[in-house]
Amino acid sequence: MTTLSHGPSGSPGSHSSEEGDLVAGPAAPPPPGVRVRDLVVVYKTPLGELPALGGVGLTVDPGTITGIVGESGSGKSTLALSLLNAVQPPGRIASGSVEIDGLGDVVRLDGDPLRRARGRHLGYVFQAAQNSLNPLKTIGKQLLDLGRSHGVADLAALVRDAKDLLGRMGLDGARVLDSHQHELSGGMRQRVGIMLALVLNARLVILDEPTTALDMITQATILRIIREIHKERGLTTLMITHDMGVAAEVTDHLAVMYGGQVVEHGRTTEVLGSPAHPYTQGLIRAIPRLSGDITKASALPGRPPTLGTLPKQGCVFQERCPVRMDVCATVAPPPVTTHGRTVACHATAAAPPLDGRKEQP
Ligand SMILES: Nc1ncnc2c1ncn2[C@@H]1O[C@H](COP(=O)(O)OP(=O)(O)OP(=O)(O)O)[C@@H](O)[C@H]1O
Repeated sequence: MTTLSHGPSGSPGSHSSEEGDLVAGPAAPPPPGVRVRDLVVVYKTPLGELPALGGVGLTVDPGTITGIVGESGSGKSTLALSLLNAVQPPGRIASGSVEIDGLGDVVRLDGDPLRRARGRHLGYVFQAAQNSLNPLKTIGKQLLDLGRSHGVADLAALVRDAKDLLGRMGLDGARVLDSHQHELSGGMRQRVGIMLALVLNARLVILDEPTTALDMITQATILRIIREIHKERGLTTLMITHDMGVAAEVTDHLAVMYGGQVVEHGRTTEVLGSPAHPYTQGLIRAIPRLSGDITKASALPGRPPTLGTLPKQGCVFQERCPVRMDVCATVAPPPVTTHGRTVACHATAAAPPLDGRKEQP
């Protein structure tokens, strides 16, 4: 799990009650699009610097809610942190760019502009958000710290907006702001995390496993809230999850990661309905509740690669791929986009419908 300490260091800028309106008004800026290009992130290991992201490309359209799925270690959290230029040592962004509308290339931001960007433009709900709050301070005190650290002029309006948001999520805002984290359940703390990510009016919101470790009922509630707030506030939302069921329920676009690459990306209904990449097909076959017939569910054979076991050349998925060809051992398949679906696979590019796969839309 990759985490970044949460809290009052996230974002900046002034704050007004107009900005805090739950429904994006006519004056609200449009949701931002995101373009990740050739992004390489490395971590220092005893074997030297090894790539956790090996040249990722991903275009997120404004206003979409995009899921990033893949097994543990595929690079989802590293990609999310890169969008905030928040990869921590022993990691670093080695090359590439992350263009976010209204911000430019965040890889080139640092210091105060970067601090201001976080929170004002970019909201982040951390993996295991319940552990990212300060146990010694009430939620209200942490909210005020957040506001002060970002120069919010009208702290009363900030508190009002926080209460509105918490109320919107079914909580008693005044009570929650008076509470310490140990007085709140996991689901309540998760909602506090979402409130803190939204209260400075970020328009790009990144949620890292927002429902992990929650019971099914609480999970369903949080997913509904995420969908509603995304729509009402006119956001661009990225949601990282290893759970394809969660992705199916919430997202409209899906990016599938494997071994530090995005191997498939498209509309969720299309990616899940007719997966083109053999890895996506394997992920879906492994999920009984999506495939419908429980007897047809079969685990993906083999294990995902670690930084040290990634193939040195060729396709990252070659070792587990049921349709591997000779070229896959030596040449990394370039991503090819057809009708809004991007797939990086030699076999798919060579002969999609004839080998038993479903045709791309
Ligand atoms: N601080 C670190 N030092 C060394 N390697 C790291 C570090 N953080 C992540 N990695 C490695 O980078 C790769 C990508 O990790 P990342 O956490 O981004 O994956 P993930 O898909 O988010 O996994 P998970 O779902 O388990 O959080 C993995 O091989 C991981 O072991």
